[in-house]
Amino acid sequence: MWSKDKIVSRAALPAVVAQWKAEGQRVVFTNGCFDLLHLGHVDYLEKARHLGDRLVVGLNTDASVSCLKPGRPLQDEMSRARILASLLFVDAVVLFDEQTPLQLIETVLPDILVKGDDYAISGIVGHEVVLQHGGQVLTVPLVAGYSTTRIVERIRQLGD
Ligand SMILES: Nc1ncnc2c1ncn2[C@@H]1O[C@H](COP(=O)(O)OP(=O)(O)OP(=O)(O)O)[C@@H](O)[C@H]1O
Ligand SMILES: O=P(O)(O)O[C@@H]1O[C@H]([C@H](O)CO)[C@@H](O)[C@H](O)[C@@H]1O
Repeated sequence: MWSKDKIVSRAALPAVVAQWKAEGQRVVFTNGCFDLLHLGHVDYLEKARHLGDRLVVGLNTDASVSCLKPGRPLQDEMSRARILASLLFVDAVVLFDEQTPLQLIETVLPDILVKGDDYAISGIVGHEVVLQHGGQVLTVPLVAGYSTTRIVERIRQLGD
């Protein structure tokens, strides 16, 4: 499969997820901005994938990111999507334009919803609906010292 084929539209995603579930595969969902992919992201996504059988990544569009993180993203949504899709342990990437992935999570109803442990379970968008449908909500420990913000700060220092 070509990486670009892993980038799935909102309309096509339900059938893809339904097929995986029909095959008895546990679907893991996570989401994020993933601007300037770094070691923390890779470690986290790989661990998230191994909590189940298929990993779906909800990716904030450029418009969504710019609302959440002024001045961002540094990389456009298609770049961010393609880079995520190129990872062996990512099975699908789907863009969402809202400020939160709640509607997307209600569509996917993953078996497992995951975020980094910079989030408390109660602060993870979608945790209620996933738990109500018998799914799990889990966090993955952060890799200390890695963040996109930190990368940006270090680049800024180069200019000083
Ligand atoms: N160092 C890290 N180790 C593990 N997971 C991480 C790390 N940094 C971010 N994540 C996780 O990656 C997902 C996407 O986070 P995000 O795109 O905000 O990355 P970020 O580096 O924190 O960006 P920013 O610095 O702009 O907030 C989130 O679920 C977050 O918990
Ligand atoms: O990359 P981030 O900032 O970790 O991703 C955000 O996550 C939010 C999270 O799901 C809240 O529980 C989400 O609401 C937001 O849209 C970003 O994806």
